[in-house]
Amino acid sequence: MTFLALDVGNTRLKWAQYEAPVAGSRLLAHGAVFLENIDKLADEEWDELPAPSRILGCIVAGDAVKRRVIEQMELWDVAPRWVIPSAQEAGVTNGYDHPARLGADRWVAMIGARHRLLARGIQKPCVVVMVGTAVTVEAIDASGKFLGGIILPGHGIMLRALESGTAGLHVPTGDVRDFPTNTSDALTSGGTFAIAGAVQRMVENTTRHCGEAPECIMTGGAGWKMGPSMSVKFELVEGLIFDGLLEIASRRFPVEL
Ligand SMILES: Nc1ncnc2c1ncn2[C@@H]1O[C@H](COP(=O)(O)OP(=O)(O)O)[C@@H](O)[C@H]1O
Ligand SMILES: CC(C)(COP(=O)(O)O)[C@@H](O)C(=O)NCCC(=O)O
Ligand SMILES: [K+]
Repeated sequence: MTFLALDVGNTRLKWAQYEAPVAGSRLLAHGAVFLENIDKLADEEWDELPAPSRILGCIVAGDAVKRRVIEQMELWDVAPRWVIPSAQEAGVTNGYDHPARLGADRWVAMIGARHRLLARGIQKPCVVVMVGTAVTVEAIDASGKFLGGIILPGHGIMLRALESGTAGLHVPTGDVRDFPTNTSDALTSGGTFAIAGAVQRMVENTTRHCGEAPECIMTGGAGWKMGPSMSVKFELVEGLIFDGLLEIASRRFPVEL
């Protein structure tokens, strides 16, 4: 009863195959491809994969990408299911004005983060940071209610926006410096501090609202880039979305062992 979990973002498709759709299940294989390479999955990475008996994914890329992903899965005789954020799932309550309009990746990451803490006996507020194409920073209170979150551009979008909106900012990537003294370092540090500062602000908002400092969990393809520049204590969890998908799958797919 293997389980394939998918996370399709605006830059890359990430996948992971588990022994079963059960939280804590053994990871059998995993991979990531840029969206332009999706069409090769069935012939390459997925070619040798044992056919999954269940597939659950979250997708925030557009319909054209979704169709291309579904096409690659025709290799197996199983209909993929996709997470649609609802008012409540797996112990997390959705505070969004229109719950289904919340990005599915944000919802799944929050469910993953909540259960990660609960598994350690921690029932505290939590700030969930995802550093992908865009950056999202969510606040969850100690009861598991999603209070709200922010969306800001990721590193790449920030740089491209500055490049295209100005004449003098076409420079190579620089380093993060406290006091940048050249254009490359100024841009790289600016983007990094924008993200670090946004997280710090959300931690402050959450502390004030909840009367208790939150745990902070960070994930996403570019999460590692932020590590050295963060001003709040955080934990980097690479597979947070997959943890969330496993939690949801455990509740949706009764296991026939
Ligand atoms: N192998 C890589 N090569 C280049 N950039 C990468 C790589 N892995 C992650 N990144 C960075 O992470 C971002 C994509 O992260 P990811 O979590 O896959 O985003 P999304 O979920 O939006 O598709 C890119 O914008 C890039 O900055
Ligand atoms: C904010 C996002 C663009 C993040 O996408 P990503 O960086 O993971 O590719 C995505 O979660 C999304 O399209 N959300 C829908 C709008 C919302 O969450 O309010
Ligand atoms: K993502």
